[in-house]
Amino acid sequence: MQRDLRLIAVGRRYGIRGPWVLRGVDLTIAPGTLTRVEGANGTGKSTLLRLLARLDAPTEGRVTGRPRTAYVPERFPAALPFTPLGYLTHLGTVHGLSRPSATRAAGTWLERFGVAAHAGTPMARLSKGSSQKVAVAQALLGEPELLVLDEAWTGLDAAARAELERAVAERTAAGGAVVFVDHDPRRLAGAPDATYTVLDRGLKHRTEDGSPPAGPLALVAVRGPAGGGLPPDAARTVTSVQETGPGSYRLAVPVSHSDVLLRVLLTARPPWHVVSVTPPPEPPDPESRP
Ligand SMILES: Nc1ncnc2c1ncn2[C@@H]1O[C@H](COP(=O)(O)OP(=O)(O)OP(=O)(O)O)[C@@H](O)[C@H]1O
Repeated sequence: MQRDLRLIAVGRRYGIRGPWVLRGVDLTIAPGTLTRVEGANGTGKSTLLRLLARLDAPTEGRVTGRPRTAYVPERFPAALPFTPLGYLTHLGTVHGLSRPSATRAAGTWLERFGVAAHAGTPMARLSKGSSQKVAVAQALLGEPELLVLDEAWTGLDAAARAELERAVAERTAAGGAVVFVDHDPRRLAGAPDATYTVLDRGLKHRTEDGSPPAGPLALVAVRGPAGGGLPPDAARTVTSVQETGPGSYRLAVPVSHSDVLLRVLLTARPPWHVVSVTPPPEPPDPESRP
């Protein structure tokens, strides 16, 4: 993503005399950032996300910036006359891939989300969970500059939920922006660069009240070329960096992003040496309380 996406004094209402859902909203989404949007039911989260994805236009105000965008709605139209492999391959060619590359990419994403066994099943016959996996795969396939996820984790099994978190970390590490809504406060905990609450038709920046949500962080000790600095993709993934010696760093990374961080460091040229990885302490098991 080359430039910021910006909402400037944006308002949206449905119908000429409908109540304003959003009004006077200013928001900047910068490349490489992860943004969480939260708020009570019916406050306008989906409306905001559709405006960011440019699927809807504001009633007043302006939207600037046109990143290549992919959007995952909570409910994906599953009754498409395709198989998952056919659908994703077709989308891959729309994104400019050759047919063999599109087929390969489609297969990779179906595999990653654990739905490869249904690659040839007509989509109308897929379970809700499997169609949601296809919805997520179609969004990731084109390596979008902006990924907008509206409750996209709903209906996914635990393995696919974790895979989607990893894919989000990959997108932001690669310089893409991700904006998401999810009802689970633990989703990507500790990872968002910004959290906004939709309230009274406007946005409240969560850090303004001084209580950003702390998530579980892993500590990673690494050593690289002295004076080289951390690779930019790694720097975008971590929450904090402490230089412990020439070329040596202690990094704190949200657990959801740790795989991506390690992969970036180990595939850097020259590769970095991972000295140690310390997972966060296990949260107390509520079952074991007296
Ligand atoms: N296409 C539409 N036509 C008319 N009203 C709409 C439309 N889409 C949303 N609204 C109204 O706008 C308001 C905000 O809806 P929106 O779906 O954006 O909220 P939300 O915070 O995402 O809700 P939820 O948490 O229930 O998903 C609601 O009152 C809703 O009824």
